Amino acid sequence: MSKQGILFVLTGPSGVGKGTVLAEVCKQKELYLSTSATTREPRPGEQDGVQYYFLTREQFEQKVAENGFLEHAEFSGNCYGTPAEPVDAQLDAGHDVMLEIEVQGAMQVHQMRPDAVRIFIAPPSFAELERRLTGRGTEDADAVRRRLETAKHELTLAKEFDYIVVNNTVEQATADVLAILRAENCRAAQVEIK
Ligand SMILES: Nc1ncnc2c1ncn2[C@@H]1O[C@H](COP(=O)(O)OP(=O)(O)OP(=O)(O)O)[C@@H](O)[C@H]1O
Ligand SMILES: Nc1nc2c(ncn2[C@@H]2O[C@H](COP(=O)(O)O)[C@@H](O)[C@H]2O)c(=O)[nH]1
Repeated sequence: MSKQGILFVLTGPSGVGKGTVLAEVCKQKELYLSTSATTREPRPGEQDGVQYYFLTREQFEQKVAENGFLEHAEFSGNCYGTPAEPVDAQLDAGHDVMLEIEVQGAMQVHQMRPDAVRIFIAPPSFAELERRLTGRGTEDADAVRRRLETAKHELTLAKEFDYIVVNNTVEQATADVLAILRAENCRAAQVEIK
Protein backbone atom coordinates (compact mmCIF):
# COMPACT_ATOMS: atom_id res chain seq x y z
CA MET A 1 0.00 0.00 0.00
CA SER A 2 1.38 3.45 -0.86
CA LYS A 3 2.13 5.97 1.86
CA GLN A 4 -0.82 7.98 3.25
CA GLY A 5 -0.36 11.69 3.98
CA ILE A 6 -0.56 13.03 7.54
CA LEU A 7 -3.59 15.01 8.66
CA PHE A 8 -2.58 18.08 10.71
CA VAL A 9 -4.98 20.38 12.54
CA LEU A 10 -4.08 23.91 13.61
CA THR A 11 -6.49 25.34 16.13
CA GLY A 12 -6.75 28.03 18.80
CA PRO A 13 -8.85 31.08 19.58
CA SER A 14 -9.89 33.53 16.90
CA GLY A 15 -7.23 36.20 16.39
CA VAL A 16 -4.37 34.22 17.95
CA GLY A 17 -2.53 34.20 14.61
CA LYS A 18 -3.27 30.77 13.09
CA GLY A 19 -3.62 32.13 9.56
CA THR A 20 -0.57 34.37 9.88
CA VAL A 21 1.67 31.54 11.12
CA LEU A 22 0.29 29.06 8.58
CA ALA A 23 1.04 31.43 5.69
CA GLU A 24 4.70 31.47 6.85
CA VAL A 25 4.79 27.69 7.35
CA CYS A 26 3.53 27.17 3.78
CA LYS A 27 6.48 29.15 2.40
CA GLN A 28 8.76 26.42 3.74
CA LYS A 29 6.73 23.22 3.66
CA GLU A 30 4.49 21.75 0.99
CA LEU A 31 1.03 21.23 2.48
CA TYR A 32 -2.47 20.91 1.11
CA LEU A 33 -4.59 23.54 2.88
CA SER A 34 -8.21 22.54 3.15
CA THR A 35 -10.72 25.20 2.02
CA SER A 36 -13.62 25.30 4.46
CA ALA A 37 -17.26 26.10 3.89
CA THR A 38 -19.00 28.78 5.95
CA THR A 39 -22.31 30.57 6.26
CA ARG A 40 -20.53 33.78 7.36
CA GLU A 41 -20.72 36.79 5.04
CA PRO A 42 -17.56 37.33 2.98
CA ARG A 43 -15.29 40.10 4.30
CA PRO A 44 -14.19 42.77 1.82
CA GLY A 45 -11.81 41.15 -0.67
CA GLU A 46 -12.75 37.55 0.20
CA GLN A 47 -13.69 35.38 -2.79
CA ASP A 48 -15.84 32.26 -3.00
CA GLY A 49 -13.64 29.16 -3.33
CA VAL A 50 -10.49 31.00 -2.20
CA GLN A 51 -10.70 31.87 1.54
CA TYR A 52 -13.93 29.85 1.93
CA TYR A 53 -16.84 28.35 0.05
CA PHE A 54 -19.58 30.76 1.10
CA LEU A 55 -22.85 28.83 1.50
CA THR A 56 -26.36 29.70 2.61
CA ARG A 57 -27.50 27.99 5.80
CA GLU A 58 -29.73 25.70 3.67
CA GLN A 59 -26.81 24.68 1.45
CA PHE A 60 -24.67 24.07 4.54
CA GLU A 61 -27.35 21.94 6.20
CA GLN A 62 -27.79 19.93 2.99
CA LYS A 63 -24.06 19.12 3.00
CA VAL A 64 -24.28 18.09 6.69
CA ALA A 65 -27.20 15.79 5.83
CA GLU A 66 -25.12 14.20 3.03
CA ASN A 67 -22.24 13.56 5.50
CA GLY A 68 -20.13 15.83 3.34
CA PHE A 69 -18.10 17.32 6.21
CA LEU A 70 -15.20 15.76 8.07
CA GLU A 71 -16.18 18.05 10.94
CA HIS A 72 -18.40 21.08 11.34
CA ALA A 73 -19.26 23.51 14.11
CA GLU A 74 -21.20 26.66 14.87
CA PHE A 75 -18.90 29.50 15.89
CA SER A 76 -19.95 33.02 16.85
CA GLY A 77 -23.31 32.70 15.09
CA ASN A 78 -22.07 31.11 11.84
CA CYS A 79 -21.45 27.55 10.61
CA TYR A 80 -18.04 26.32 9.48
CA GLY A 81 -17.14 22.91 8.04
CA THR A 82 -14.31 20.97 6.39
CA PRO A 83 -15.38 19.28 3.11
CA ALA A 84 -14.36 15.63 3.56
CA GLU A 85 -13.79 14.48 -0.01
CA PRO A 86 -10.83 16.72 -1.03
CA VAL A 87 -9.08 16.01 2.27
CA ASP A 88 -9.36 12.25 1.83
CA ALA A 89 -8.25 12.46 -1.81
CA GLN A 90 -5.08 14.38 -0.83
CA LEU A 91 -4.26 12.02 2.06
CA ASP A 92 -4.74 9.00 -0.23
CA ALA A 93 -2.38 10.61 -2.75
CA GLY A 94 0.27 10.75 0.02
CA HIS A 95 0.10 14.51 0.60
CA ASP A 96 0.10 16.06 4.07
CA VAL A 97 -3.07 18.08 4.75
CA MET A 98 -3.58 21.01 7.14
CA LEU A 99 -6.93 22.10 8.58
CA GLU A 100 -7.08 25.56 10.17
CA ILE A 101 -10.21 25.36 12.29
CA GLU A 102 -11.74 26.44 15.59
CA VAL A 103 -11.54 24.37 18.76
CA GLN A 104 -14.88 22.45 18.80
CA GLY A 105 -14.20 21.19 15.26
CA ALA A 106 -10.64 20.23 16.21
CA MET A 107 -12.01 18.14 19.10
CA GLN A 108 -14.37 16.36 16.65
CA VAL A 109 -11.48 15.52 14.32
CA HIS A 110 -9.83 13.65 17.19
CA GLN A 111 -12.87 11.38 17.45
CA MET A 112 -13.23 10.87 13.68
CA ARG A 113 -9.50 10.59 12.86
CA PRO A 114 -7.49 9.60 15.95
CA ASP A 115 -4.28 9.66 13.85
CA ALA A 116 -4.61 13.39 13.14
CA VAL A 117 -1.90 15.54 14.74
CA ARG A 118 -3.48 18.50 16.50
CA ILE A 119 -1.61 21.70 17.33
CA PHE A 120 -3.10 24.36 19.60
CA ILE A 121 -1.86 27.91 19.04
CA ALA A 122 -2.03 29.92 22.27
CA PRO A 123 -1.56 33.68 22.78
CA PRO A 124 1.21 35.00 25.05
CA SER A 125 -1.58 36.57 27.17
CA PHE A 126 -5.30 37.24 27.01
CA ALA A 127 -4.66 40.99 26.71
CA GLU A 128 -2.48 40.34 23.62
CA LEU A 129 -5.22 38.17 22.08
CA GLU A 130 -7.66 41.05 22.57
CA ARG A 131 -5.19 43.49 20.97
CA ARG A 132 -4.70 41.22 17.94
CA LEU A 133 -8.40 40.55 17.38
CA THR A 134 -9.32 44.22 17.79
CA GLY A 135 -6.31 45.38 15.76
CA ARG A 136 -7.23 43.14 12.81
CA GLY A 137 -10.34 45.27 12.38
CA THR A 138 -12.45 42.59 10.66
CA GLU A 139 -15.19 42.30 13.31
CA ASP A 140 -17.34 44.92 15.00
CA ALA A 141 -17.05 45.43 18.76
CA ASP A 142 -19.91 43.04 19.52
CA ALA A 143 -18.41 40.22 17.43
CA VAL A 144 -14.98 40.79 19.02
CA ARG A 145 -16.57 40.56 22.47
CA ARG A 146 -18.32 37.27 21.53
CA ARG A 147 -15.12 35.79 20.09
CA LEU A 148 -13.17 36.73 23.24
CA GLU A 149 -15.85 35.19 25.47
CA THR A 150 -15.52 31.94 23.47
CA ALA A 151 -11.72 32.19 23.70
CA LYS A 152 -11.83 32.04 27.51
CA HIS A 153 -13.36 28.55 27.30
CA GLU A 154 -11.20 27.47 24.35
CA LEU A 155 -8.01 28.28 26.29
CA THR A 156 -9.03 25.84 29.04
CA LEU A 157 -9.00 23.05 26.39
CA ALA A 158 -5.43 23.64 25.18
CA LYS A 159 -4.07 20.72 27.21
CA GLU A 160 -6.29 18.27 25.27
CA PHE A 161 -4.15 18.75 22.15
CA ASP A 162 -0.97 16.98 21.01
CA TYR A 163 1.10 20.18 20.98
CA ILE A 164 0.76 23.72 22.29
CA VAL A 165 2.65 26.47 20.47
CA VAL A 166 2.65 29.95 22.02
CA ASN A 167 2.51 32.54 19.24
CA ASN A 168 4.79 35.12 20.77
CA THR A 169 6.51 36.15 17.56
CA VAL A 170 5.48 34.89 14.13
CA GLU A 171 9.06 33.74 13.44
CA GLN A 172 9.29 31.60 16.60
CA ALA A 173 5.77 30.13 16.23
CA THR A 174 6.48 29.28 12.57
CA ALA A 175 9.71 27.53 13.55
CA ASP A 176 7.88 25.57 16.26
CA VAL A 177 5.13 24.42 13.88
CA LEU A 178 7.70 23.43 11.24
CA ALA A 179 9.60 21.40 13.87
CA ILE A 180 6.39 19.54 14.75
CA LEU A 181 5.67 18.78 11.09
CA ARG A 182 9.22 17.46 10.62
CA ALA A 183 9.05 15.32 13.76
CA GLU A 184 5.71 13.80 12.76
CA ASN A 185 7.02 13.01 9.27
CA CYS A 186 10.02 11.24 10.85
CA ARG A 187 7.69 9.27 13.12
CA ALA A 188 5.55 8.22 10.12
CA ALA A 189 8.67 7.13 8.21
CA GLN A 190 9.78 4.94 11.16
CA VAL A 191 6.37 3.29 11.32
CA GLU A 192 6.79 2.39 7.63
CA ILE A 193 10.23 0.79 8.20
CA LYS A 194 8.73 -1.51 10.83
N1 LIG B 1 3.01 36.90 16.69
C1 LIG B 1 2.23 37.93 16.42
N2 LIG B 1 2.52 39.15 16.95
C2 LIG B 1 1.73 40.22 16.69
N3 LIG B 1 0.63 40.19 15.89
C3 LIG B 1 0.31 39.00 15.35
C4 LIG B 1 1.08 37.83 15.57
N4 LIG B 1 0.49 36.80 14.90
C5 LIG B 1 -0.58 37.31 14.28
N5 LIG B 1 -0.70 38.63 14.53
C6 LIG B 1 -1.76 39.53 14.07
O1 LIG B 1 -2.95 39.18 14.78
C7 LIG B 1 -4.10 39.34 13.95
C8 LIG B 1 -4.88 38.03 13.91
O2 LIG B 1 -4.12 37.07 13.20
P1 LIG B 1 -4.82 35.96 12.28
O3 LIG B 1 -5.85 36.58 11.40
O4 LIG B 1 -3.72 35.18 11.63
O5 LIG B 1 -5.54 35.10 13.42
P2 LIG B 1 -6.40 33.75 13.29
O6 LIG B 1 -6.09 32.94 14.48
O7 LIG B 1 -6.16 33.10 11.95
O8 LIG B 1 -7.87 34.31 13.37
P3 LIG B 1 -9.26 33.59 12.94
O9 LIG B 1 -9.34 32.36 13.75
O10 LIG B 1 -10.32 34.58 13.29
O11 LIG B 1 -9.18 33.30 11.46
C9 LIG B 1 -3.60 39.80 12.59
O12 LIG B 1 -3.75 41.21 12.49
C10 LIG B 1 -2.12 39.40 12.59
O13 LIG B 1 -1.32 40.26 11.80
N1 LIG C 1 -14.72 23.95 12.94
C1 LIG C 1 -14.30 24.68 11.90
N2 LIG C 1 -13.79 25.92 12.11
C2 LIG C 1 -13.35 26.60 11.04
C3 LIG C 1 -13.39 26.08 9.74
N3 LIG C 1 -12.88 27.01 8.89
C4 LIG C 1 -12.50 28.05 9.64
N4 LIG C 1 -12.78 27.82 10.94
C5 LIG C 1 -12.52 28.66 12.10
O1 LIG C 1 -13.62 29.51 12.38
C6 LIG C 1 -13.17 30.62 13.14
C7 LIG C 1 -13.71 31.91 12.58
O2 LIG C 1 -13.20 32.13 11.29
P1 LIG C 1 -13.32 33.57 10.60
O3 LIG C 1 -12.80 33.35 9.20
O4 LIG C 1 -14.76 33.95 10.64
O5 LIG C 1 -12.46 34.50 11.43
C8 LIG C 1 -11.63 30.60 13.05
O6 LIG C 1 -11.12 30.11 14.29
C9 LIG C 1 -11.36 29.63 11.94
O7 LIG C 1 -10.11 28.95 12.09
C10 LIG C 1 -13.92 24.76 9.57
O8 LIG C 1 -14.00 24.21 8.46
N5 LIG C 1 -14.36 24.13 10.66
